[in-house]
Formats: sequence, structure tokens, C-alpha cells
Amino acid sequence: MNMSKDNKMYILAIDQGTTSSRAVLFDQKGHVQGMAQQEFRQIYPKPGWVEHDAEEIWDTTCQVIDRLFDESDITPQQIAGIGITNQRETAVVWDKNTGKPVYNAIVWQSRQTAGICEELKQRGLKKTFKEKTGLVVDAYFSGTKVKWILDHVDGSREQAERGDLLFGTIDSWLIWKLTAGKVHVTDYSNASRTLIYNIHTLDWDDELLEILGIPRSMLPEVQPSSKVYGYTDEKIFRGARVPIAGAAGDQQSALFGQACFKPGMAKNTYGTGCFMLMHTGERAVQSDHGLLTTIAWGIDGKVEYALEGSIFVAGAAIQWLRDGLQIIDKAAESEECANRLESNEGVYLVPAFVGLGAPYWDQEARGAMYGLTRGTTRDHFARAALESLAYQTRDVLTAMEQDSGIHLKQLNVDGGAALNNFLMQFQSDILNVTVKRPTVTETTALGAAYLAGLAVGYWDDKESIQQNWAIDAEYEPKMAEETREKLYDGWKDAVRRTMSYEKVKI
Ligand SMILES: Nc1ncnc2c1ncn2[C@@H]1O[C@H](COP(=O)(O)OP(=O)(O)O)[C@@H](O)[C@H]1O
Ligand SMILES: O=P(O)(O)OC[C@H](O)CO
Repeated sequence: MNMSKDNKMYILAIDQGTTSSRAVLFDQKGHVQGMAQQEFRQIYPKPGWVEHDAEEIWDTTCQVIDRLFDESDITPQQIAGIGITNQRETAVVWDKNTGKPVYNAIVWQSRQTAGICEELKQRGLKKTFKEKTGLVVDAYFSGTKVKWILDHVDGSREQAERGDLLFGTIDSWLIWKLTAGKVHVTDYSNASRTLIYNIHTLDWDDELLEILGIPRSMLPEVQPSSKVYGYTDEKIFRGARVPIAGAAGDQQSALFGQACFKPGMAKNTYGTGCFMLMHTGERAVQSDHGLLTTIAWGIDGKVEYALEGSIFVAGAAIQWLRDGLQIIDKAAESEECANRLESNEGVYLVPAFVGLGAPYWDQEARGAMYGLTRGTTRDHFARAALESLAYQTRDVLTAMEQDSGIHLKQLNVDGGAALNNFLMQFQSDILNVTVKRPTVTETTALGAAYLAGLAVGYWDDKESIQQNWAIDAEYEPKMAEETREKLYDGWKDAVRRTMSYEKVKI
């Protein structure tokens, strides 16, 4: 760490992800000057359900901020602003009087509202939701999670109707906690993931609220992504009142951190899931190929949009090799395993552990492996898992090119699994596109830092941010066309079989 007790100012980004909370300090060049990270519990109450303890999310956030200050000479007074970025869609409902969540946070991956979604589809509401929110009716988004909590937690609907309960995605929850309950806001990008926010009129949508039975009084005020929302409470932040000056969902934040400011620029983030976003400017492009239309950010009174391909399981497949199957000790070991083989030898993994997201949107699909023989080893499992990230990315890139009419020549990448060189080379080969990894792979946190820094004058404008982008590695396609298409055909076949598989229900 390169920290000294001088008067230099920094921006603090809080990156509250699906598996860990992180606090990252950035300087004016956009370089990381300190980081602390803490994993927290994943709660799986039933197959396909995923929950978090919202209090634990808050506790780990406080712990990483504390650790960052403990391990450095920097004081909270040297923080010019705080930017927040978060796992999106995950829904928290809490009592505004006690500050206590009424139920666990229901995580974006969780399938417990699949039944509610089926009912909405049967009522013919798919088009209504898509036109207003840019989203598909799927358990992924927050709206049905809030409905589920109000339907299942005793007395919560009455409490909500009395105005005693608040809803928020993780950004709202953290801002509310950091300001000791004074500020209940969210930003445009997070609001656009809730299934109850109209991305065209830029307001919560009364018709959708009515359909899902969610009282308006629960909802946070929607604000620009770069703006001072409030100040940290002195008791919480070591005596300092620091402006909380930016917020964005983690994938939009990564798009900003990658300086994808112009229409047609795209990035792919390989974290727990994998999310490709293409900036489409001030135009909300409707997808005909299974992508989402979403708000990229809202700054200076202007809202900009993106097309998104959301893949639910990416790095999580590698975690499954490590924690579930226990065939590797560390995620990075998957690279050595994959490199020990010349090819996948016909072994494919379709990691539909929580259904399939874009472009398939199959809530019922579950994971499958194909092509196993007596000669299959853990290396094949690791290679198939890594390759599945690249094939899923090709699925969404194809859809994106069809929807946008733009042929992508290069893809900017980031996220934990983007450090895997086997994967990045294979990705470039399967897409036939140049893959570029920047020096700072903490792009998600960087985006939130930039948004906060712009609001407090730490950075002047987007141009100065653009200049900070620097390349670490570039991967050019090397694979023969015939091999590429043969491999991809194998993947499409595996997906087809997975989606048509009739589960035996016992
Ligand atoms: N070298 C690697 N190869 C493959 N996957 C990796 C590697 N390093 C980390 N990962 C995967 O990346 C994910 C962590 O990335 P991160 O960007 O921190 O995700 P998140 O923000 O979703 O928690 C984990 O799922 C992990 O399995
Ligand atoms: O926590 P991540 O990085 O996997 O991101 C989760 C996404 O925001 C879900 O939409």
C-alpha cells in the first residue's frame, strides 16, 4: 500500500458485491491506493433460493472501511467523497422505526418468486412490464421479491400500508445506514432494475405498483448517479461528515469505470455472474433478442441507456468447483487445469444452477454436463466451467449485435475471472474479437469512485476520466474458424438439451 499522512485527498468506493463487501481507495489517476475485502454468508434456504443477511452486509461494509483506515495513515478527513456500487436487484425491506430488516435480503439469483412471475406471464403482462421497464418478467428483478416478502412475512403488508416499512436495493440500504436513517434514496441505474420503475417517464410506475401490491410510501427517492445525497453520520464514520456523492448498480458502474461513454462501447464483467453492457446513448434500445434495456446512469439532468446481457452463473461455476465439488483449492487453479488439456474433448457444462438468464430466460432450467467418459478428469470439469463463461458471452454478444446493428471489434473486460488468461484467450477465440483488460480490474469500484468524484469536483469531467484508462493485456483471436464454429455448435446443442430436459418431480 502506498499511503502517507499528507493532505492528499482520495475517493472511497464501497463495492458491495454478491459474495463480498469491499472498500477501495482511489487517487486522482484512478489508481488503487488501498483495499479491504470481506466475504459473507450465502444463505440457501431451499434449492434455487439465495438470501443474504442485510445486517451482515452492513457489518461487513463497516468492517472493510475500518480495516482500510486501520491499515493506512489516511484519515476519514482525507476522503473527498464516497461512491457506492452494489449487487443489483437484491431486495431489502426494513422497518423505518427500528432499522431492522423484516426478512433476509432476497438475492438477485434467487428463484423463490418464479411462481409469481409465471402468474404475471399467464395474465398476459409480459409486454406491459417490458415496455415500461425494459426488463423481462423473471424472478431476477426486485419487484416480485418485495411482493414475496409482503405476502409471506406476518403483518408486513399492514405495516407497509401504514408507511412503516421501507424498500431498497443494497445502495439504498447502505446510504440509509451510513446517514443513520436520514436519507432514503436510490439512483437511476438501480431503480431501473426493480421492475416497478418506468425507464421512459423516469418515475415509479403506479400501474406496476398496483399489479405487485407495493405501496409507493416504501420506495426510495430516485436521484442522479452523481450527486451529494447526504453525509456520513459522525458516529458511524470516525467523527467525519463525508459526502456520499455517487451510486450506481455494479454493472453500470463498471461500464462507467471502463470509460464506455459513447454509444456502441461495451464491457463484460466476469464476477459471480457475467454481465455485458453496451452504451446506447440517450436512446433506450428495445431488444428483440432477449436482452434488457436498462439505465446506464443519470448525470447532470441527462439519463443515458444501455443494452445488457445478464448471465447468472459465471465465476460462481468456478466457486462451485472449489466449494461444492472441492476439486480445486483456489479459483486461479482452474487455469492450470484447463491448460493441461489440448481441447475440451467434447465435455460441456451448462451452469444453469439458477435457471438461465439472457438470452434464454428459462427460470426452470437446471445445470447439466455432457460428453462425460471414463477418461473425464477434474481438468475437464474446470475447462468446461471456464469455457461456459465464454460461450454464454458469445450468446449475449450475438444478441447485442442483432439488436444494436453494431459489430463489436473489441471487448473491454474486468471482474475477478478476467484475470484468468486461459479464459480471456478462449473468449477472444470464441468471439473472434479482440479482448482488452485494463490495468485496474476493480472497474466496478472505480466507476462509483468516478461518479462520486465528479459530484465533489475531484475530477473535472469525463475527459479527464477517459485519460486514466490504461491497458494491461490484449488477447487476439487465434482459433481457426472451423474449430470456433464446431465448439460453439456443441454448446448450442448442450443448451438445447438442458432446456428441453423434463425434470422428474418427487
Ligand atoms: N483466476 C480466476 N479464474 C477463474 N475465476 C476466478 C478467478 N479469480 C476469481 N474468479 C471468480 O471470480 C469471482 C469473483 O470475482 P468478483 O469480481 O470479485 O465477483 P463479485 O463482485 O460477483 O463477488 C468468483 O466467483 C471467483 O470464482
Ligand atoms: O455481485 P456481482 O458482481 O456478481 O453482480 C451482480 C449483479 O449486479 C446482478 O445483477
